[in-house]
Amino acid sequence: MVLTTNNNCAIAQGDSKAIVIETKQLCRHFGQGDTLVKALSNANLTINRGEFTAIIGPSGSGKSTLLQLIGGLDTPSSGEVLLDNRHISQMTGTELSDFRRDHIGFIFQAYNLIPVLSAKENIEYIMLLQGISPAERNKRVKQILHAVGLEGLENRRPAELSGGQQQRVAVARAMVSKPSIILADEPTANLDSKTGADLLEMMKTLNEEQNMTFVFSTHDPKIMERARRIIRLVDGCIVDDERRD
Ligand SMILES: Nc1ncnc2c1ncn2[C@@H]1O[C@H](COP(=O)(O)OP(=O)(O)OP(=O)(O)O)[C@@H](O)[C@H]1O
Repeated sequence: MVLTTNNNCAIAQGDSKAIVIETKQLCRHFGQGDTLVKALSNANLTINRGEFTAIIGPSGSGKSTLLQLIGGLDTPSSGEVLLDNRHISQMTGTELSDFRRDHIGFIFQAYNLIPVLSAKENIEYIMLLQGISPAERNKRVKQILHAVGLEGLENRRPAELSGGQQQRVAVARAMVSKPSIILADEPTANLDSKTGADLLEMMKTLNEEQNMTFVFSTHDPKIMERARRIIRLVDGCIVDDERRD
């Protein structure tokens, strides 16, 4: 790990092999003049395939902003984001939404499931958009339901599931299309500590077995304990980057 400074912010560099996320001088400002908020300043970051990384920092330090920019859900004020070596800021709207669908799985603290669809249908939805055959969809849904411990509950709608079960559906939905990257914004924030710990272990197992890259924004000490890399933000700047290999 190399940590140097540039324009008062840190440069966090991973191993140069298999970089899946790269940000260059990434900035996001809101408002102007007296109301200017520098939510993220000159963030230079590389994340390699298979990392299990937590982004931490006080409330308002820019964690969600960074995740949203990496995921192409928000547009930088300046700087670049490369995912799998593609510049997402140069993509058109349709290109970006197709790219997001095929490369990124999102998990949010509010689950964001589609209420009228069953657990199985929520999990299948992205694969339907990707044109994956019914036989392949069924096979993958069966495997992922087993992996997240939801067998037997696949026909229930979100309102008929507990918070922890809904978050498991959200994790299954994020993972089933085999994206390169899973971005999880405070995924355990609405769960009791046992459910949150179980879900975390499940994600860690999936990360180890399938080498999927996870990036969390979190205040949860349990995620911080399990993370192999911790990136700390303060006032929109990366101030620390610790690896635990
Ligand atoms: N749409 C917006 N308009 C104006 N300011 C914003 C907007 N979104 C975020 N901010 C500001 O940018 C800064 C960073 O916000 P962000 O949500 O990224 O922080 P965070 O570290 O994720 O906080 P928390 O831990 O509370 O979720 C904060 O000062 C916030 O008020």
